[in-house]
Amino acid sequence: MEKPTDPTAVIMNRLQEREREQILILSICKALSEAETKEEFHFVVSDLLKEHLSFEDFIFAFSNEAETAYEIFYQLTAPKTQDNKTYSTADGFFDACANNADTVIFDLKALTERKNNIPDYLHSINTKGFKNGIGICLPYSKGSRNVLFLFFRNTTAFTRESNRIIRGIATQFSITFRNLKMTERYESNLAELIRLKSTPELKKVPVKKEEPQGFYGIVGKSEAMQQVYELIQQVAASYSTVLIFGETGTGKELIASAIHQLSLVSNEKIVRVNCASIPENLIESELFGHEKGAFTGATEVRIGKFEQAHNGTIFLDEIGELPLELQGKLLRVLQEKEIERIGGKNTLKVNVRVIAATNRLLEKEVVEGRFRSDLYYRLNVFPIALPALRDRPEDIELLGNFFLEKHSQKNGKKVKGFSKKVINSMTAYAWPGNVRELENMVERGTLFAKEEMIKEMSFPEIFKTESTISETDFYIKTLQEVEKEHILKVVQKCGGRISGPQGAAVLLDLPGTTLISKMQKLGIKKGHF
Ligand SMILES: Nc1ncnc2c1ncn2[C@@H]1O[C@H](COP(=O)(O)OP(=O)(O)OP(=O)(O)O)[C@@H](O)[C@H]1O
Repeated sequence: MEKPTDPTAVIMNRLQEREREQILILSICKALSEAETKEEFHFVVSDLLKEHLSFEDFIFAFSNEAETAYEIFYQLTAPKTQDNKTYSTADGFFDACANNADTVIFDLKALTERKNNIPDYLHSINTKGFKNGIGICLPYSKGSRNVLFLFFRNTTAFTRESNRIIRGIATQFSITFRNLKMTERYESNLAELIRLKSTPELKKVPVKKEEPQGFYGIVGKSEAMQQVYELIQQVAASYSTVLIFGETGTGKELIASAIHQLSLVSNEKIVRVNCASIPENLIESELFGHEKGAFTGATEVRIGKFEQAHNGTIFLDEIGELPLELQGKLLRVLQEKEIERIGGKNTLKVNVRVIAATNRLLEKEVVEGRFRSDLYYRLNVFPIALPALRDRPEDIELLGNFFLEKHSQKNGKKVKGFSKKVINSMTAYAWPGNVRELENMVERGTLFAKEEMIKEMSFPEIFKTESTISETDFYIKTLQEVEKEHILKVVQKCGGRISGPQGAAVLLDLPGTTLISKMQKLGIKKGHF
């Protein structure tokens, strides 16, 4: 096209050219700002930039400010190369450009002939026949020195207009480079996190040696307890549902807590629900929550225990007491990992590890129709049976001393041990209330102790094993004591239940409320049975 000679037309022509340039610069900046991956960056360079700047190769190099080496972040003719190779910043090439505010133009052929220590990538570019190049130092970006190199087949390809365009987009280059580096770092951290979480050896939790305070607060060195610790360690790091069986007071809650502490969600919550202590009509709302106005009295939204335990652990204690109707709902939650608040229209996803515990024989409950077999199988994925205290007599003295120290400290006493006679009686006693009963007895003994040793401890006669009831142990009991022992025995027989069809009150032919007040009068507490 013929160039205008009229001065006004020349100026108008230049202004239009500049306007076109500005539009191009803006569109390149926009494309660069939208590049979220190296592939997208590659498309901006190979399509948009190459078309307007006519280069044959394009290199983006960077070095951290304090470092004496630089790396190539991107090269048009080798976009996939990411070998983290470094080059000296003092190679007479990078530094020449990085320390110059102007665009540096160089003759590649002459450069490769003159210097033999120039970086290898320049040699390979030279062999492709690209004659000359330019280097531009980009604006500083958070401690990173960035240099852009463009290589051309002939010397006339890089024009003043090209230079203006490159200068116009230079800042955006540095910003895009920083964003891409941050994304790379984020993705590599994420990949490392996923790898750590899914590597079986790393999932394995180191075996914790027994310390004075026991295994995560559980005291006991017997073979039976060692097996329990082993099971805890095996299952803790998985997401498996655990079902803990054991008589009352054997420490089921402690086991659940140890599993949670050793799990991958130990920094999340463990939410405990005692299925026996919540009135039947409130259990559903307790577990799954309710919406405002869902039923009379529902004046506020209630977040259920499952929602509270999201991403953590839920401990369903005394699961055997869960009413049949709710067993079906619980099963659905376990299968679908979704809950619905009462009165709610939406289902909510919950990611919860379930640990359940019971002192009932669930198989028997299933046979007798009180527990759904499908729920039983769903819960019984990894059963842990806790031994009764009488079945691990070697732990009794250890536990006794542990509680003695605990309660002596708590009550400001200086009791240091038990007499041999008390140890013998403790070891021989049947402990129907297991560790809880032992703890209560020791606490009482500590409170009443007048010397440094506990020399006397009276055990309910009814639970003494035959061999230990010697002639000398016999003494006349008061009627109150007999009544207390009898009630304890019946309550124990009923698995701790007072009211209801299987409760002790029915067997004793008493109204539940009368039995409860009698027990209070006689000083019978939950810990005794
Ligand atoms: N091995 C143990 N080491 C230390 N303390 C224990 C041990 N076992 C139980 N205890 C203590 O005994 C008490 C009863 O334990 P826990 O509540 O865990 O028993 P449980 O089996 O869940 O009883 P329940 O079936 O009646 O709910 C708690 O105070 C607990 O800390």
